[in-house]
Amino acid sequence: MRDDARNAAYDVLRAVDERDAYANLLMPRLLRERGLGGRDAALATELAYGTLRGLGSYDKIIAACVDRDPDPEVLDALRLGAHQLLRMRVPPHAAVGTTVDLVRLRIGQGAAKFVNAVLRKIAARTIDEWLPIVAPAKEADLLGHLAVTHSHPRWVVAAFRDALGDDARLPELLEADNARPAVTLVARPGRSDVAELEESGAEPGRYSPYAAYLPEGDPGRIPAVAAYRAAVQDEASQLVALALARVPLEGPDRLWLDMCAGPGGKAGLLDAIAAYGDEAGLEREKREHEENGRRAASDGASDGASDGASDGGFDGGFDGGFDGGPGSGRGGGSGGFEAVQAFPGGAHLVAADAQHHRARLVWETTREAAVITADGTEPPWRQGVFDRVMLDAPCTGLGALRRRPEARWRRDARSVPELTKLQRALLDSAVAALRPGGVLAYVTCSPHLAETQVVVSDALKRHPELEQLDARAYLPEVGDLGQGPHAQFWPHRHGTDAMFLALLRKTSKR
Ligand SMILES: C[S@@+](CC[C@H](N)C(=O)[O-])C[C@H]1O[C@@H](n2cnc3c(N)ncnc32)[C@H](O)[C@@H]1O
Repeated sequence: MRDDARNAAYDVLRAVDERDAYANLLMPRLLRERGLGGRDAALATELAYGTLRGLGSYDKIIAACVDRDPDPEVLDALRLGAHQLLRMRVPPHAAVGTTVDLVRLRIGQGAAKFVNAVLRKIAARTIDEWLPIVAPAKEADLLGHLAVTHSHPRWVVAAFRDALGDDARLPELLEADNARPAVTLVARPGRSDVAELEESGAEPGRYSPYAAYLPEGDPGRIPAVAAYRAAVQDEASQLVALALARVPLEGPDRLWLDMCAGPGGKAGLLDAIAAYGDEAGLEREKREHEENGRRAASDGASDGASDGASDGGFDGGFDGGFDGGPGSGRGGGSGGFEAVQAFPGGAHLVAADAQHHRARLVWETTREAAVITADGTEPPWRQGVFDRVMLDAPCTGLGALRRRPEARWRRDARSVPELTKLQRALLDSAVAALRPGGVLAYVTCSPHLAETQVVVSDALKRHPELEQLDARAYLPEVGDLGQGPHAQFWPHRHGTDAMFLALLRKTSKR
């Protein structure tokens, strides 16, 4: 019997294994080529993505059921079967039967017999019964325990633990990392707005005045997205750009630089804010903040809207759903809006990327920006002329693992020293590009301390002319951003990628 969904899932697993394919690029292509839609497409996607996310747990369980290492093509089939048995509601006889049929067809009769025997052993226990058997005990080895039970590489769990500084919340973070993120859109100011995205079926975002969540459907079909007036962009990515624009500056404010702009998410928003300003967005935020405050006061509530800088305000999870219109769940901010100033518009953005094809993507998505291919460490621009600089540095991407199912297994701890060296060089160059009095955002989509706080504190030592601002003060609508002065977003707290932001001002001190 043809089983198109399982075949497509198996092909994706093999391609990821054999040629480092990206599952989220390959799967839509296979579905299109093979004419799979509706339930078949959903099943194939869940089978492939779920298996890839969970294989840190599944491989341990498979290892406990075999007496020799399976060949790679057999291992992928076992992983696929294990995912159906342990995490999907596929009845055991169907999970085993369909996987064995697939192996008979794709590999051979001998392998099918082997897979049948192993899957029957796996089926004898639930995931909750297996994990205590195959994972180290929590008390003896917390990192090893969490790595197996939540299917993350151990070094990633260690990096999250260091950055989070709260072992009790670590399982929650890892779980949030295992959930598929909602599709978030940005309505670029002056070009679109959330109301237009709502007409296309989106719901207003939680924090950013420009954000909307798309519950279903292809974002590419939304007219504003197709015309680059809106785009797909995580809410934390929007907020770090917004925070940079909100810092009050003395003197001129006409020239902005995005040093590592490709593929252009932040540049697209900065380009629009530079041209049109963010007054409308800030006004809306203030109004909602005040309304929330009034509502909370009349409800007699002391948490949530007025001072709820705690997890409680957000029900602890992204999957909890967004339960209302604009303003719901917002307003957990740490301060008021005193520090925040709307940018009035009238500035120009220069957007650079070292890779030509990525600079081209920036050019496509921006409208007014001057886009160049340039190495930020050997810049072609004049020094000391930019009023605001965004440095969204190349990094391990540990904060965005939930976006790509296989990403966590591809990252390598050994890349960290090389990346931090580049981050330091780019940061030095960003400081040189800034005029005295100008402000710089250092951003990573990684919470790894070596890439975040350490890079920033070392830069402060090398550059006595820098002063660090409290980034949280420029995001008053977001609560729970950490101890400061930087802001750290988290998937389990904010429903966003684990984005890091430090704001640095260049003073005239030497
Ligand atoms: C984290 S991504 C930037 C994401 C982008 N800001 C956005 O929001 O879409 C880092 C970018 O830095 C670029 N890059 C790496 N080394 C660079 C260098 N020396 N100079 C300029 N860009 C560099 C990479 O090509 C990559 O596009």
